[in-house]
Amino acid sequence: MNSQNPVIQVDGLSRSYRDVAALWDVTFSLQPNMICGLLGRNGAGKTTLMRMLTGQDFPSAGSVRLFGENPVENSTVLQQICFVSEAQRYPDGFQARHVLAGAPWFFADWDAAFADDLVGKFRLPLKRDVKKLSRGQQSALGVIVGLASRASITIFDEPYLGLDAVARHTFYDTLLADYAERPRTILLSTHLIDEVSNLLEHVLVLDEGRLLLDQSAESLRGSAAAVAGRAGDVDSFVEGRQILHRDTLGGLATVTIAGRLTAADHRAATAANLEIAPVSFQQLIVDLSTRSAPAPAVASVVHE
Ligand SMILES: Nc1ncnc2c1ncn2[C@@H]1O[C@H](COP(=O)(O)OP(=O)(O)OP(=O)(O)O)[C@@H](O)[C@H]1O
Repeated sequence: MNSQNPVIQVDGLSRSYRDVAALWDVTFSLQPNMICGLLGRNGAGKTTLMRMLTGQDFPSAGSVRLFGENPVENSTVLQQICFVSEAQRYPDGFQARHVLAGAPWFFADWDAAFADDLVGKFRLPLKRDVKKLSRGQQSALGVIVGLASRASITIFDEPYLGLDAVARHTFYDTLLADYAERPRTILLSTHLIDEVSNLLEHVLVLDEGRLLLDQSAESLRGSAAAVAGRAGDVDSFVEGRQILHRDTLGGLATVTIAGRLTAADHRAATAANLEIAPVSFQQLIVDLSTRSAPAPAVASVVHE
């Protein structure tokens, strides 16, 4: 991570809807030019956070700053942001080509040639009403707008809905290649964690409105290991370590432990006939999410 001013600064952010604490006391900052994953189970608060980052919703408490400013009704900030969301609606009769033709009005760095190239890659029919596009074609349209906007902060809220495997990988590959040439800040919410894990430089995990993890992807990789073997041997090996997850089958056990293993640990595991395997991003997030504390009572959320 570099030491520039953060492009996104969130402090003590809470958002409640009646009796639901959708976000609770969330604080983090993102430096410019990174691809960050926003992960978490259904209802964790990802969309709520993205809506507040893009000035579409208001905090119950705390603050959001983009480029040091409040994004709400702030055209200077908003023209540097692209938010790709499934909830995006277009007027009746609007065709995909109209969306792309209007995009330069919203995005100062819009690249029409890049958009045309992407239309070919995703086989997007341009002269069809957006409302008549298939689920995957609508997602492709969002992805094209997000990529070709080249916005300084580009936010994708589950951009893959309905996209087939080929189209998803086209998205990932294109994002990575374009980002390498034109670094910017990309925030990507997804449930397909392992699919995007190689893309991510930073990871934010929300669970029941709380920020569970704010960590570089590099430090997260290898921050846990799965130890498998005879249950008694496994239990001896993991004694005193932080256990994230435990599975047993007959006399065998697989235990996920937090922390990096040393060369001596590996030697000890081999001597005890234990197998050590890395833990996938997805498994790690699942283990962390299932261990987390319940959400706070909403009554304690402060209203402005
Ligand atoms: N307008 C609203 N009124 C009431 N509750 C809401 C509203 N918007 C969101 N919520 C609630 O806030 C919580 C967070 O919702 P949010 O859409 O942010 O989750 P999410 O992490 O994006 O979930 P998913 O992965 O399922 O899309 C959920 O419990 C949701 O039901």
